[in-house]
Amino acid sequence: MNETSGNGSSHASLRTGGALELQGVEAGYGESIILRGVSLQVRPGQVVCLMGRNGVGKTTLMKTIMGLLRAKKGTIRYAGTDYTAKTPDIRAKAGIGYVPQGRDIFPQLTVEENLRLGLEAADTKLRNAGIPESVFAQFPVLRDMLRRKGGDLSGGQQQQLAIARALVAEPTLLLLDEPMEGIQPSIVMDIERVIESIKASKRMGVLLVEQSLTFASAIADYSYVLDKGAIVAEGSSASLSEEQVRRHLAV
Ligand SMILES: Nc1ncnc2c1ncn2[C@@H]1O[C@H](COP(=O)(O)OP(=O)(O)OP(=O)(O)O)[C@@H](O)[C@H]1O
Repeated sequence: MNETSGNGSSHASLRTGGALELQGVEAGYGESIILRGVSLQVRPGQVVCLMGRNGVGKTTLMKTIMGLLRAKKGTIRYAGTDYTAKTPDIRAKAGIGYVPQGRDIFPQLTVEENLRLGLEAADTKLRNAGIPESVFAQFPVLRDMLRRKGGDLSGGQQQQLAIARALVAEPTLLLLDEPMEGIQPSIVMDIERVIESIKASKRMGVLLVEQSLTFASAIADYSYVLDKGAIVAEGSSASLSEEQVRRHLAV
């Protein structure tokens, strides 16, 4: 048995998850306000897309949900609990996984060490069981590269590692910030497949920042369009018209 795969079985997480609910969230940097009263919901098992042009505040919103930025106003609730004033590690332990934009992996650490860091957010049972086999089933390339330094991987492989690192803790809600950005087409398809399998498993909700309207409308149960820090359009894929979205996405 592979020493990193623990008991080789898929862990049954004790966490059940729940809905993410933002109500009137205001946040920014220093004195500048970027998010202006954002309200949104991600229900368990849903894939929700967040769209909007560059600089409208998508990453700021992800950081605020994760607690890396403080909400100046409004509330952030997850599974019925108010996390507005809680630290990122408490939010991670509650089941919120975050894959930042730009594949924020540790280049000097090996793939295995990067994955083990992801386990820090996991409960004791998961941590003791080691890196779950399911992660290698989703990203076979990582198994072959366990001893390589993260920085030696291609951009697409680093993105897979970043997603895998979030998945090892078996989050119940996954925040994915533009996972397809700057990735070669073959890897884009791999990552799309992973998001599709997450959706099919119905085991976690996903909030996905995605610029491709085609992919967003194919995968998302619901989408929000952000413009200048405010939600300007929202709806199910069927109800949100392409024209409505393009108006806000056009540069
Ligand atoms: N650390 C920071 N300090 C100050 N201002 C920032 C900081 N990070 C982002 N901003 C500003 O906040 C605004 C929103 O940026 P944000 O990164 O959230 O946008 P975005 O929609 O994610 O864009 P992109 O698609 O380009 O990543 C921008 O005007 C940006 O310049």
